[in-house]
Amino acid sequence: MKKYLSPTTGSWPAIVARPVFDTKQLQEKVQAVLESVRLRGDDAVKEFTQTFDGIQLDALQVSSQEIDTAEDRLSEGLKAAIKTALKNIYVFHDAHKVKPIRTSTMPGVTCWKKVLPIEKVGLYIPGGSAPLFSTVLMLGIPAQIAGCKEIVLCTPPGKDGDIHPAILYAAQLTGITKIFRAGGAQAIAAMAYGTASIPKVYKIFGPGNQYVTCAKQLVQMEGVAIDMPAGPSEVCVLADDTADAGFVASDLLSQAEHGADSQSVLITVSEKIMATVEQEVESQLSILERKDIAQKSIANSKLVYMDNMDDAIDLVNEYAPEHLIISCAKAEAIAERITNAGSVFLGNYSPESAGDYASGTNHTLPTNGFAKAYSGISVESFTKNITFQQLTEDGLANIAETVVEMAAAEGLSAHANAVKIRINKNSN
Ligand SMILES: NC(=O)c1ccc[n+]([C@@H]2O[C@H](COP(=O)([O-])OP(=O)(O)OC[C@H]3O[C@@H](n4cnc5c(N)ncnc54)[C@H](O)[C@@H]3O)[C@@H](O)[C@H]2O)c1
Ligand SMILES: N[C@H](CO)Cc1c[nH]c[nH+]1
Ligand SMILES: [Zn+2]
Repeated sequence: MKKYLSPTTGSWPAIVARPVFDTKQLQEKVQAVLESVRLRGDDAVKEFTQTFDGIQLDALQVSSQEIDTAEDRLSEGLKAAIKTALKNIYVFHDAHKVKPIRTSTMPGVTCWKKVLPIEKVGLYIPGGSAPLFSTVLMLGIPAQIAGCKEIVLCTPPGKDGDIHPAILYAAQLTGITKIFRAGGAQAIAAMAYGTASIPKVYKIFGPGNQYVTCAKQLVQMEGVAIDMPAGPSEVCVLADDTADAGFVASDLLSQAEHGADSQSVLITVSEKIMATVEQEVESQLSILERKDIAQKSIANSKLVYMDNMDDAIDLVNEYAPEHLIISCAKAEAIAERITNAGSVFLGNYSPESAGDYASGTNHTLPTNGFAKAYSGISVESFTKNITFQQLTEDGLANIAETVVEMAAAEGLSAHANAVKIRINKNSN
């Protein structure tokens, strides 16, 4: 892990940088995939699946029989865990639904907003290096609460061409029936343009590797909406002397195991914690099942010592992590000062893994500094609003002078006339 000791603000850009591919090369590669799928549909999806996933597919769609029998291939323990997670995620997301409000802005002027589900949505479930069935819950539950009519799910097939049964089971629990064996940029292209098998959707959701994230950003320019750039996972731990070095190291490694391009950062005001976390990372890493992946990620991860908490918090906000764990005595007070983060975990007993799976919050979150401007997934992500208004005759009279004055100042007399014609008619 790269170490920084009391870095001045001049070196912060290097600290907040993520280990990303060259943007131009990535975009060229992804654009070529998008273009092929746009022109050749299913054939191109199958060809890229052969190239990138090493599997030759006959049918892209998963049959209803495969979905229905998936649960037979899961242990009772796993099914119970998925159901507990589902309940918690449902409760949290349902509680945060936006409620419609009717407002009278002036006498006789009433405005309101109607929240409507986005009719056709596409969910991307990562599966290149691990079958992230937890992501099915994170996307399927808010889509279901929002009331989306058509939900399409794409996920890469395993080496045997199968989709992990837990992905199918979680999809079944959330009412998803249109499931396709397609991953990477080719899956995003298929949902953006539509193919003979995979329906075109209005908005694409879900995390993924850099190819997936780039594809989402590129198709967005062609008219399909996306949730956010949710790329390689990252965690930042802010720690003081009260942190437990073993706990902190386990949190850093929990995200490092996602992929070589994940990043884990420790920002601490304690020299002791910095040294002991480094040792703990080494010893815990050596026994991980995904040691090879985590090791690569840890190589591009960072340990930062800051000599005061104010600067440490400023650096966290500049880094804008996907996940922030505050392992400090005054976690709540510090949390109040966090302005840029996807999701925040307070205290020594709030590991990020709890949020990844089951506490209730969503784990699909903005990465690569995008937490400065984007939020994680919520029910709202799956809805759109239409605003409405109704003015009474008196209401129009009350607002007329304001509108006419402003329209005239913009040089738009037809706008002013649309008000004046009504007022004048009534005064004649
Ligand atoms: N930000 C979030 O909310 C969040 C949540 C969960 C997971 N993640 C991240 O999602 C990612 C999942 O990545 P993954 O790779 O395991 O699965 P993935 O499903 O995102 O990507 C796998 C696909 O990438 C394509 N691909 C692989 N190598 C390629 C190449 N050289 N050229 C073109 N396409 C290629 C293949 O088609 C493959 O099917 C991880 O980085 C993880 O950290 C992020
Ligand atoms: N940490 C990931 C989000 O960056 C979510 C996840 C799924 N499974 C395990 N973790
Ligand atoms: Zn995770």
